Amino acid sequence: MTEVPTHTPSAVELADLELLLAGALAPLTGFLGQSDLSSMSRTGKLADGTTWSVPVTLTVPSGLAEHAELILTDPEGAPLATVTVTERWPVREGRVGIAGPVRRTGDGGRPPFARLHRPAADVRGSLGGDRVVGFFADRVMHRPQIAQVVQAARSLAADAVVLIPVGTAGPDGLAPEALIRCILAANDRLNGATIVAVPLPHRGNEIHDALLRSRVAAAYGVTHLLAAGDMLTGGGPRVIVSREFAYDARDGQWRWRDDVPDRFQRDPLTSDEINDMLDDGVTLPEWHTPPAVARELARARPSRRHRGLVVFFTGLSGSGKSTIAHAVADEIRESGTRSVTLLDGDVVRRELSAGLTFSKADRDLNIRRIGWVAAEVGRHGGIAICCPIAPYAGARATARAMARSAGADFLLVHVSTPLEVCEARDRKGLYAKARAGLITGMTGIDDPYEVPTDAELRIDTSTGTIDDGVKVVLNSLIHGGWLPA
Ligand SMILES: Nc1ncnc2c1ncn2[C@@H]1O[C@H](COP(=O)(O)OS(=O)(=O)O)[C@@H](OP(=O)(O)O)[C@H]1O
Ligand SMILES: Nc1ncnc2c1ncn2[C@@H]1O[C@H](COP(=O)(O)OP(=O)(O)O)[C@@H](O)[C@H]1O
Repeated sequence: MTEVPTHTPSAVELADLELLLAGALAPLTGFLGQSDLSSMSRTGKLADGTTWSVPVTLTVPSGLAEHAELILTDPEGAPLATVTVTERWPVREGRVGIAGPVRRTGDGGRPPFARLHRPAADVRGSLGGDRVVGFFADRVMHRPQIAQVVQAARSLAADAVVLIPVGTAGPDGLAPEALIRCILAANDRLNGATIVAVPLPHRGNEIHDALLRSRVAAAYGVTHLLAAGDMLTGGGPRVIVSREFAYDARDGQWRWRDDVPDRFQRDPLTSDEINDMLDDGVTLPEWHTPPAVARELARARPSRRHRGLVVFFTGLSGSGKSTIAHAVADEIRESGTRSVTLLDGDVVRRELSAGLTFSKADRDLNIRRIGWVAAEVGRHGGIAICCPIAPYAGARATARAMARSAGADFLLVHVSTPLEVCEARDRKGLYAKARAGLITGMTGIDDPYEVPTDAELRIDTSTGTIDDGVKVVLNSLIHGGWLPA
């Protein structure tokens, strides 16, 4: 018997696979083929006339394409499903698109809160009436959002389904499991609403994201989707726009703003207000947030004093990154207020990135590794201080995103000392060698340095002392609340 080859799809493909297996992309039962895709882009319909407008596709390395079946695995290599290949076509060098139905064949891919990743048919079957209000909770549900869902369900005499999109950190920057915990903490106030988690990572196309949400909601039985702002549906359920809610100080209830006299009204807190309170470790007030939700949220977003932090220095060789980073780390260690890990450029190149060159690909990989380790330090509430050159904006952005999705904060410090000064210092003699043509690919000489436009701090060590630079960083950590005064 020939062995069926295995393949690990990308994060979006894996999410689509889970949706397909859950029946949440009905009527699709597999990845789309070329004729469906070209029909869809021309007419918004699949080849058989079904309204559908989001590409649900799978690409694999060309070497795998000739097989009749492929086993798809999760990133750890555990089998999830088998795809029966009905169509294959080249998409780019070395990659082939494949289409075909999928069926579950393994037990891999069990995410946190697996019990909330439910088959669409089960959820539909558990809903009693013919009207179902749906709500995508990509943020924590405070009392105004809870009231919106409960009121919408009541006024339509409908069941309610709260769909929690997981796969990418939501706008509040909470990890999926933290968001789910916060929503579950509101469960007893949701009047028996059904809560499901659905893998909907951002696809890099807002229209596709919105259309897919609407189709998924419909598959889960939603007939009326409660809109959070503008919303596209593309053949999905009706969209209902909730009226604004306000807190009524007369009896402590949230109700339609129009029904509350001005002098008793209190507006919902804005995201910025909520984030400021969390940063400072202030308990969210009970009039706005159920205490159980406030507790979960405070665990997920502890005050800055206890939250992980990545301080990421970037700048030319010799600009002063290591000198300042070491001194900052020493000051924090001496104070004993936080635990610190220093990921020094040279040490990283020896311990973590041995063998990597200074090509763009290897520099990016080096920064990715540093970013990954730093994010893990941040996940556990520590401070990670990194000081590589990190010449490429894309890699720095990846490090920032990794820290954020680990629940940590991220500060980019651009050590902007001009090249002439770095070159005059030339501690390691590299600039002289590069000028003499003895080495190539030296950052600032014949290799790029993309100047950051998103740095939180900028330090030019040609115009200040080492102490000045260290103070700038420490003061900003104190003012920001990450260190005690
Ligand atoms: N071609 C070339 N370009 C730049 N730098 C070079 C090069 N070759 C060796 N070195 C030495 O390597 C240190 C930079 O390594 P990094 O890991 O920080 O670089 S990167 O972020 O991956 O681009 C850097 O150390 P620092 O001076 O501490 O920055 C250099 O000493
Ligand atoms: N104000 C300053 N801040 C930091 N370093 C300075 C300053 N003035 C002079 N220097 C010197 O510049 C050099 C910077 O080297 P280093 O910190 O290793 O840079 P990088 O890590 O960016 O390659 C050190 O020799 C340091 O003593």
